[in-house]
Amino acid sequence: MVAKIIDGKAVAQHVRAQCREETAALKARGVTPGLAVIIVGDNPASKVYVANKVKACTEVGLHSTVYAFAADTPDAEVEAKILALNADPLVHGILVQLPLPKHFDAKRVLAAISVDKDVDGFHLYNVGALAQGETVFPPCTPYGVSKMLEYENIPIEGQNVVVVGASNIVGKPMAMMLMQRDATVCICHAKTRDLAQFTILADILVVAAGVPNLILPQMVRTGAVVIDVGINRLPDGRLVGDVDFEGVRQKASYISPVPGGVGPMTITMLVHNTIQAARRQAELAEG
Ligand SMILES: Nc1nc2c(c(=O)[nH]1)N[C@@H](CN(C=O)c1ccc(C(=O)N[C@@H](CCC(=O)O)C(=O)O)cc1)CN2
Ligand SMILES: [Mg+2]
Repeated sequence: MVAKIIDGKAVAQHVRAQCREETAALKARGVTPGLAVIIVGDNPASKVYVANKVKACTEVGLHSTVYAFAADTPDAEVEAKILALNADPLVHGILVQLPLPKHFDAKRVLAAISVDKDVDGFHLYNVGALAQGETVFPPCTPYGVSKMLEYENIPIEGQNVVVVGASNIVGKPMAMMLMQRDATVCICHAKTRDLAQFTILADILVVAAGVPNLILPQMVRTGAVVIDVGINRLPDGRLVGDVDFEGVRQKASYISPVPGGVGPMTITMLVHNTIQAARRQAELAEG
């Protein structure tokens, strides 16, 4: 069996076309969805992601503004900017690019974002809402994964799902979203003892551990769906995921590549969430 490659760029284009239509409809009602992006410090990868977020907003017709702070900015200054953006009616979504420099209390900074504008879905309220199945803004990367599965008509109900990696940004919300869809979910870590005994049971394997070549063909059930969320820069400059792509491709039924898999979906779902935030806020204002 050779897997079908899930083309994240194609799925992203499909979702972005819907986003363009929704944005046009909102603009016709006098509302231009607006995103505010906060970036602190000089992390080169973060700068690229922020630039790509702005580009995606422009392409779809959203308004966006970036607020860049030096790495040694006091937490209180960043929080004060967030409070001002919370009160700005032209801003419907706010995000703080992660990771923040080490001295920041990231949880506290994220908690300053209004839950109605928390388009990354990282505020504790929205994390709790997700745990209760009442998600308003699903976190962008796992939301992107679920859109990719939907696009390929891959069933979730009753499936064995193994998520490798339990980060707040990907692994934990991914597990909660798929559990909500009646999958049987197991969460593992890169350090799980005999990881293969768990991964081999997966109908759907989602890997977000940040370890190149963590998942080898012998760890994957024939016909499994394999979603690679890892982003690792090798010493030779190549970007790879967590999965031995060429090897696992010979066994899986579907596989997502890196680059060009989940990554493009992350930014697309951010645009989608910002449009939903604008629509909700417009509906509230219209009464
Ligand atoms: N506030 C947030 N911070 C971070 C998030 C997030 O969702 N919100 N996720 C990641 C970074 N990220 C977006 O912010 C992100 C990562 C990767 C990609 C992407 O398109 N990857 C491409 C490859 C890009 C490259 O060449 O480096 C791909 O996989 O094809 C988009 C967004 C952590 N921080
Ligand atoms: Mg991501």
